[in-house]
Amino acid sequence: MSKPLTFVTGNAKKLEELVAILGPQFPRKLVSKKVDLPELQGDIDEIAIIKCKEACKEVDGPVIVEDTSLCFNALKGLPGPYIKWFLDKLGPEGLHKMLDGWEDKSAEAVCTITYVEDCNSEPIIFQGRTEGDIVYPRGPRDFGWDPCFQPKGYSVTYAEMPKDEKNTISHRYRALAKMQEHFVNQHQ
Ligand SMILES: O=c1nc[nH]c2c1ncn2[C@H]1C[C@H](O)[C@@H](COP(=O)(O)OP(=O)(O)OP(=O)(O)O)O1
Ligand SMILES: [Mg+2]
Repeated sequence: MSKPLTFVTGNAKKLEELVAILGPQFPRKLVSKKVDLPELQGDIDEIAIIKCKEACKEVDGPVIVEDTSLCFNALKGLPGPYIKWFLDKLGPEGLHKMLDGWEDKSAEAVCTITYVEDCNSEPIIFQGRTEGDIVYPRGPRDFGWDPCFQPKGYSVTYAEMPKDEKNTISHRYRALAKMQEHFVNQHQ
């Protein structure tokens, strides 16, 4: 029997989506631990790997962590991994306003899941991306920048979609699909 996999996150909404997306068929026992891990500066993968190593030290066992970026194409990928601080200070309205001077409103939501079985191994990355546009906020305010992200091909924002619809097209869904494939193959 392998040890349970601990999802280390300070964000209850992420945990809720992960549980809904993976469903009961996931081959590993999952537990969660609420820790707000330090996040250093760097590119998306560097930040994710360091976060995962920190989580592994915290739990002393197999862990997954998740880091979410929102990359504005007009701004060459910024705020990217720093979106949390931009969102905290500016809110969804402010994120939309950041692109006032730009015609290109397109953006990419990127979910980076990093997994390590023990602290001496190299973490494995599973990444999912969803393209969209940054729009004036619409819909409920219960999860981050959902109100100002309208996925490509849709006329509603993430926030306006039913949860189970977001969970079939989202950056998080796409990353988790790759992770699921990895674990299912391992258990065959
Ligand atoms: O699907 C999403 N829809 C809307 N907003 C989202 C989503 N996923 C993350 N977010 C927000 C949370 C945080 O403001 C920032 C990512 O920062 P990020 O460091 O990955 O998340 P966090 O600090 O809340 O949790 P954690 O303890 O797992 O690092 O974007
Ligand atoms: Mg964080």
